Amino acid sequence: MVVLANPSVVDQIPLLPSPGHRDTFAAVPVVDLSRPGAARAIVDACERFGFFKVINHGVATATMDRAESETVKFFAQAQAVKDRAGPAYPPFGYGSKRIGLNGDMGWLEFLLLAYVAAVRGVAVRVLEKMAEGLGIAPVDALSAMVTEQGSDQVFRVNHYPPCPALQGLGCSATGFGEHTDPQLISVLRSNGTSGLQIALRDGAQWVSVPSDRDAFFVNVGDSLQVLTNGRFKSVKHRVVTSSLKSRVSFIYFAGPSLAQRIVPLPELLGDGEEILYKEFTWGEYKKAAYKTRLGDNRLAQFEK
Ligand SMILES: C=C1C[C@]23C[C@@]1(O)CC[C@H]2[C@@]12CC[C@H](O)[C@@](C)(C(=O)O1)[C@H]2[C@@H]3C(=O)O
Ligand SMILES: O=C(O)CCC(=O)C(=O)O
Ligand SMILES: [Fe+2]
Repeated sequence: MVVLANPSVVDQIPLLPSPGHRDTFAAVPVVDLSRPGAARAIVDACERFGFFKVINHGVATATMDRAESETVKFFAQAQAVKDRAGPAYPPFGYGSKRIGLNGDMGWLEFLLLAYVAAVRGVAVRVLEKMAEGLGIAPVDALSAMVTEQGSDQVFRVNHYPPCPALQGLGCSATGFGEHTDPQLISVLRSNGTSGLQIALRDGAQWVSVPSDRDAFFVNVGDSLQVLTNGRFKSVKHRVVTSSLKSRVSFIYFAGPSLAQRIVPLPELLGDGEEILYKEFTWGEYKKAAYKTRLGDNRLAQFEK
């Protein structure tokens, strides 16, 4: 049993086993966006893991470093000052420990913002390559869902402070509990602190993603799982905090417009292939998703 020196600090936050070296996911698929094989590599990674890392993405390190240092300055301010930028719901602003509106708690503070151009550019290029790899025309068949007016994009900045109360106890505070992202894809960049884990083998194994501050990590979201009729799987992931180092992450969630129909793309359906999901719009899915707890299977109610 874990006995905490200062239990009140983390008393509402679920605990997770501290990651060990053996949990490291050394085989994270790496996609070099500047190489001709990128389209095929993206499709392969989405089919196998719903997750990959992008290098040579064209975003200057200085741009991301600047965003990081501004963020660190923001989170270093007094709590009363930060609270003035809240609440996070609805729909954008500062939040602390409470994730969503349905009782989920994590050892983090965060900002939900509306839009950030450089990271969106990475999402657009990834979606273009994905369409190419899937053999869908035109090349912007997927990326247009993100660039069109009214597309529903969220930019999230998460700060996971260290949690020294748990040092040496073999367990860590949950930063962000296990979940899938509801959108098409999510594009993540973090500072040099690890903590992100993804589920392999349908959740039977959790592996830690080594941090890489020069790369972006891409998650397949629920909506892309539906557009591909289950060929790409939305990846279950979570964040485990460290007792010593703070983690800062930036995530761009590429969502379409509320009216966008989320149905399997006809070009991807084989002869006689059964459609696995009931038809819905992104607006309907988002509304339903925001009534769920983080770890719920949000797509279940839309399965045929
Ligand atoms: C518990 C929740 C937080 C979340 C809305 C939800 O009800 C279920 C989905 C969660 C999620 C996960 C991905 C993104 O971080 C997020 C902004 C999103 O679009 O869906 C969060 C939501 C949130 O933090 O508000
Ligand atoms: O902060 C992270 O590294 C991941 C957070 C996440 O999965 C989310 O905000 O949806
Ligand atoms: Fe997520």
